[in-house]
Amino acid sequence: MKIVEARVIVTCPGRNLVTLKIVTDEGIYGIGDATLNGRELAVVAYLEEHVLPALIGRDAHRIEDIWQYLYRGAYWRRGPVTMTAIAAVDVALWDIKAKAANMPLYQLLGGKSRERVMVYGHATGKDIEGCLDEVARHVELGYKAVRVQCGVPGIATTYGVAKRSGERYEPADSDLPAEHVWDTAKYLNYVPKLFAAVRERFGDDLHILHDVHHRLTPIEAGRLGKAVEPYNLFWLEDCTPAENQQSFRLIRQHTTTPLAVGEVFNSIHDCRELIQEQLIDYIRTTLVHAGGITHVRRIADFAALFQVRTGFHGATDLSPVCMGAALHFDTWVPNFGIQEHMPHEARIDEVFPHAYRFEDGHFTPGETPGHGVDIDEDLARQYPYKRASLPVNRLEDGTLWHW
Ligand SMILES: O=C(O)[C@@H](O)[C@@H](O)[C@H](O)[C@H](O)CO
Ligand SMILES: [Mg+2]
Repeated sequence: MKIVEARVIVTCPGRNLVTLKIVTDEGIYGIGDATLNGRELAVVAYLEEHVLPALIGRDAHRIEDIWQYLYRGAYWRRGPVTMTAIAAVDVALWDIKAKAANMPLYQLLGGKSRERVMVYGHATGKDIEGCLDEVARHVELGYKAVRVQCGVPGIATTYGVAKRSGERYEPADSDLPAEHVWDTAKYLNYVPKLFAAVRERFGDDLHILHDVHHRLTPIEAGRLGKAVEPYNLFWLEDCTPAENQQSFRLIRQHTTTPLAVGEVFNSIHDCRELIQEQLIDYIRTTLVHAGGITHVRRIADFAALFQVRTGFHGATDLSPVCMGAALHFDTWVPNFGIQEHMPHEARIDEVFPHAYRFEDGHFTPGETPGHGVDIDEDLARQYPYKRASLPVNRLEDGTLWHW
């Protein structure tokens, strides 16, 4: 089955999303998500100039060989742009293979390990009260697990908190990066009260998650982990930047709060020590930023040896194509933990018709052959690309900080 065409579709139905479509001589096509938030056109150029011309004429069934060709062959290994481009090709080829086999993708991976996939939703509020109302709304919708984020008194804007209640936050919300101001002391004094309030109102059964978004030092992360132990968090996410994997040793020495890391990783080498030394509990790689199914499967299998489970990234800046592929992966992967879910707005769901369904706090990927997500190209064309940037973070004295 030869690849006869490969093209990139950029659309902005509320936010920028990049899709790769690979077409074969048998008429079967597959799609992959190539969206790298805030750096979208870098991946488009990488694909169009360096990858797609080399795919034409290749056998679409040779997924592994094509992966190695793009990874080893490039000489310049790893990095988010390269690994997102490789992932887009990989996911599109798995989609093709599963369609050719007339099977939903999870069957090709090894079949179902579970009946349904637990997801966590996002509750955010300007303050603790506002956040509790949003948690209540999620509980009513059926969510069994909720990520809770709230604004902090004295800090004007906090990333990950929606501007108005009931809305989602948008990671890339301005043409050029917005500047936020951060104060660790205020955050550390306030945020444990949020979890105390959630437990008091919703009891012990609800799974509570929290994302620190890399803003603490390792010892501060240890302090936070210890302070929130009474509230039994499902996980504390990205409590410090993870380039220095060893730094998590320090955090581990201070707390039993489970730790999750990995949405900015793009290779198994980014998390090798974290996993091997059992410094984390959940690996959060993004399926479409870490080389696609072919590579993320290696990460998950490696993690299983050390009882580290998956908890994949699923923010709205990843398209429904990523969500669909991730849900098939989650249905198969033996060491599944949880899947992030931020609902896309209606326009995005219209551009990307999909088979996955939400019910009672869980998703099922559907039984459509392939990953079950398609793109309406005519509709996609109606929404041209619009530059959008992620914010930056500064301390009150102006020092540029992690965000
Ligand atoms: O856990 C998450 O979903 C967040 O950290 C994301 O909002 C992340 O910041 C964005 O996906 C970045 O593009
Ligand atoms: Mg995160």
